[in-house]
Amino acid sequence: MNVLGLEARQVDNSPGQKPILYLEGVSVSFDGFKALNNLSLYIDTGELRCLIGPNGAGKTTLMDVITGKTKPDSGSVYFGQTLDLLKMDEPAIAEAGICRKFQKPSVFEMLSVFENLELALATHKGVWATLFAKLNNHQRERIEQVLETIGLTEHRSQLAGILSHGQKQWLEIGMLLMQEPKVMLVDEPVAGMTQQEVERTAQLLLSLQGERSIIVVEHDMEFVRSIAQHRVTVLHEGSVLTEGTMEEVQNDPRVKQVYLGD
Ligand SMILES: Nc1ncnc2c1ncn2[C@@H]1O[C@H](COP(=O)(O)OP(=O)(O)OP(=O)(O)O)[C@@H](O)[C@H]1O
Repeated sequence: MNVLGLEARQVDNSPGQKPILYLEGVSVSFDGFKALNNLSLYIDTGELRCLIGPNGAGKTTLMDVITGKTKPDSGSVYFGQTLDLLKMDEPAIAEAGICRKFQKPSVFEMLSVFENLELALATHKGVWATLFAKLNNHQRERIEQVLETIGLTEHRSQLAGILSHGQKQWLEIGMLLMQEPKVMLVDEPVAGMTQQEVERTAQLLLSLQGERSIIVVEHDMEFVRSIAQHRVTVLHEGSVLTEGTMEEVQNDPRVKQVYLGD
């Protein structure tokens, strides 16, 4: 158990685990410049994968391809065994269960923590209709569960605007969880957090693996070390430079040369 009262889930890393995301030979060019260059990446079901690499390596572009914001010039991108993401637009990909958390927290500051989670339940009703609609038992329980997962049960009635930066980030992760995503893409979650918030965020993400597949893009190597129990992928110049455990990656001379230094 950790300070959030969560148990970090063990992931089945056994061979034969089916990938939930397949990217093969993906290239993206901007005015002739290859932001992604014949990139292949496979993410297993339930895996927590860290994606690291120097500025400009293509991490954001890769996330944009997975969520449908950017369509590649070539390559294939599959979700599960059958869903061809290149044939789907952004809303359809989100609907299928791939969600993204951007670096800056984006919560409704004038609403309470509970109301923010309530709104995240919203499908097509709109803000006010959702807030005035009566929650059913299942929805209420789901909000309670998520409040507990993100460690904000005691802050449920507080306005989101007065939460700390870390708490806002956890609330936003909670809002994504309300939609029960299968894959979560999380961009630099600990930028600007205190040390204690960084540790809590690590525990939160570790508690979600197994149930969800998560890709975390992060430059904070101490944080990456604390959550990388499986494979870390290093991107460089639009391709996968190497993949391995954190230890393997850190000791790889090519990684030292282009990213981590000596
Ligand atoms: N819309 C665009 N038009 C032109 N060039 C772009 C565009 N988006 C990205 N690039 C270029 O593609 C390369 C990869 O960018 P990307 O943002 O994916 O890198 P990154 O690994 O996320 O970097 P950082 O760690 O700084 O966020 C960079 O050289 C960037 O300048």
